[in-house]
Amino acid sequence: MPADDRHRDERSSHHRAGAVEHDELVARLSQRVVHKRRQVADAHRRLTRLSSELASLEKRLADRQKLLKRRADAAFNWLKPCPWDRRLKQATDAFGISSFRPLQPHALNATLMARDVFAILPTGAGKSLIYQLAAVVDAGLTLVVSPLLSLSMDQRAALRGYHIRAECLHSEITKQQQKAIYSHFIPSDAFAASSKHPRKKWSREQPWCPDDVEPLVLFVTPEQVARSKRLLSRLEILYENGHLSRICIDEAHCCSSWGHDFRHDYRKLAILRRQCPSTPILALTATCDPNTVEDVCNVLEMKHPVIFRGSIDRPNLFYEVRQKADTDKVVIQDIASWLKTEFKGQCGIIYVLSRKEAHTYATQLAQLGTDTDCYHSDMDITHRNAVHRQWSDNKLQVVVATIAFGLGIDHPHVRFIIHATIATSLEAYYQESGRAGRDGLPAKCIVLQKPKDFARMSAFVADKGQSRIRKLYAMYEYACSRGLHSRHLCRRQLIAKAFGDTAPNRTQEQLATCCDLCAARCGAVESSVVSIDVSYIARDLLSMIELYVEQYPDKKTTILKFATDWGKNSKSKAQRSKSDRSSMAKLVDVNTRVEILVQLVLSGALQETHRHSSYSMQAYVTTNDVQAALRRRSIDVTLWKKDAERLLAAKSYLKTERSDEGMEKLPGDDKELSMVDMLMKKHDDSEVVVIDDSDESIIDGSGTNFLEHSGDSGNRSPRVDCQLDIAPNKGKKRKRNDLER
Ligand SMILES: Nc1ncnc2c1ncn2[C@@H]1O[C@H](COP(=O)(O)OP(=O)(O)OP(=O)(O)O)[C@@H](O)[C@H]1O
Repeated sequence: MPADDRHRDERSSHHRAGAVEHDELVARLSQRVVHKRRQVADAHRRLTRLSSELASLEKRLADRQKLLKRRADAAFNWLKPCPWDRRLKQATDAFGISSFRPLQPHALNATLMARDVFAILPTGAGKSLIYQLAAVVDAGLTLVVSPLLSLSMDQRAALRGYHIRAECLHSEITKQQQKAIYSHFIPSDAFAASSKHPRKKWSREQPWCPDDVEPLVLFVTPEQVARSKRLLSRLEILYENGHLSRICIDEAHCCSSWGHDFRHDYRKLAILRRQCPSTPILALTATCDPNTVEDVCNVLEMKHPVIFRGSIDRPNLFYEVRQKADTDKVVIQDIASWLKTEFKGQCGIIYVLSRKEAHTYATQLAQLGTDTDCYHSDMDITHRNAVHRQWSDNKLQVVVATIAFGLGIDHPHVRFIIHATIATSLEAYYQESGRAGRDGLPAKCIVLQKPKDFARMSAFVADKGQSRIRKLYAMYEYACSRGLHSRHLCRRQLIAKAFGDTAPNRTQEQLATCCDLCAARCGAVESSVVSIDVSYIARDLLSMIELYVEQYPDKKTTILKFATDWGKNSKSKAQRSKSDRSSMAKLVDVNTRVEILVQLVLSGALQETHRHSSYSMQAYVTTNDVQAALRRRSIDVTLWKKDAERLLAAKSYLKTERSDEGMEKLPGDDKELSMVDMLMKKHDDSEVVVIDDSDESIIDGSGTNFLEHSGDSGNRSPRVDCQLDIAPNKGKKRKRNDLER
């Protein structure tokens, strides 16, 4: 072999050996990489698991610590002697307060101890007095964030009456006025620079501010806090120098989107806590359920707040629901006649849903000879203030208003509040009706209810989320007295339940002044509603809707359309004569049908869906748990007594008209349907359960919470096949044969 070839061979075998070695090395390295990757992935998985375990442990620890702190707060004696007692006594004397109302001194001492405090006290309980007295005891500046200018102005006037300097900083004052407020209340240097008083905690022997610093109260709107850098920087200077005594957040429920009065700028108030971390926060509201309380505390970044929850019960208020006429004209006539008789010479508020309604109602009521004016947010501020002032001075009997006339209305002698349309939630209703009877004397809170308002209200709140729909349903259950068969159904209890509270038990005599349902139960008045079994109509309506949804899954129909079209063009396949249903339809008015459908929505047999049409939100109805409803032995709904009587008369009429031979037995016919029996229908209340889940860490005076639920009887009864009575679009009429099964 030539030398060249040998060299080449040697080189190539050397090369091959090198390549094999290289390959082995690469393979080994790849293996190690795979191994390491696996190890990293494992470690990563472990780390993720451990992190989530750590997070859950941390949350449990925080929850536990929170609970322990709240328990300690609950056990703490808030009324023990405190260093500021003498000063407080001087202040109460100056204010002319002879005794405190429930939980006022507790909240007052807690905030003076520099604790964050959340006081949830009923409407008219005197929440403002807590910060007013605290402002006098602590001196320096008390900042009050209040949602309404009119409310702030009233409070300012009250404080000035006690010779306390108070101001409202808002966008409608002149530059000069603003300058004066800044230089006196929140100066950039002045007394701030001269102060050598660091903040002291609750064990302090002296007030935070030196004695020569006068108490000042500054009212601001949440919008101002969110937008004014100048305000924040000045507050920071005051804080640094120990002159910012307290931050009060009035109507604190506005912080939470779960509350009924959410305001975006309230969510930005945490900036105050971040800029002034050790200034105590005092949050005040009348309406907050336990979830909303937690949300508000988080939004405001309150540190281990002491929560004082008073019983929300207002014993002097009588809650009542009256039937609302079908047209506005008759509703207005009804109200006018009440104003001239039942409420003659008494001061009150009529709440309506829209600005247009406020105007119409007020004008027509005035034409009918009543002393009425309107109040809504479209009116200019001067006109609004004039109406408010006239009413407060008893120069005007009634204000017809939208909810713009609500927060902060503090007229002591309001004798009645009429809601011409149901409120959007029980919380909102409590707040609005709470304007009545603030002098402690009896007052009436009346809701006018008609079933057609339900869909309107549902479309109205749908934009604000599902939780608002649930709250509206609770309000409607209140208004339609659903669950009337329960011995415990009481409007006061339903309101208390919305706040996770219970209303105190009442003696037999007190029942007459509790609510219309309790008054009827104890025989003081005649009941205006009855709970009756409407299965023979409800099953028919449900089957019709079920069939409709099956045949037109993409079409949307409203409750009103189903109610109106029920019985039209009826042709029976299930041996039900056509005339049978149409006769029934003639005898059962549309309002009653709507009421039955609405209560089927509330019971879960049907459900609402909401869609935007070209102009507004629309509420449609579709099936949900129809089969469960069809299986029930009876389908009970609460109806106005007159409607129930008409319904039963219709049924008796049909029974006598029908020959028994060859006729299908209507479901529910096996029961005796004598009118008296139906109207006096007695139900046991075994489904009412009492669950004691009271949170002992919240300081309150009320007892246990209770939940009420009703169960399905589970009794099977056959589904009623029926003919589809309606077509989705009247314009494009489908062939009836297409619709028949
Ligand atoms: N301890 C008290 N003794 C006598 N009057 C009081 C006492 N506390 C408060 N008041 C008066 O009760 C009225 C209602 O008080 P306030 O406006 O503070 O109620 P509120 O709890 O803020 O109600 P709302 O939540 O409805 O605004 C006021 O006129 C106030 O002066």
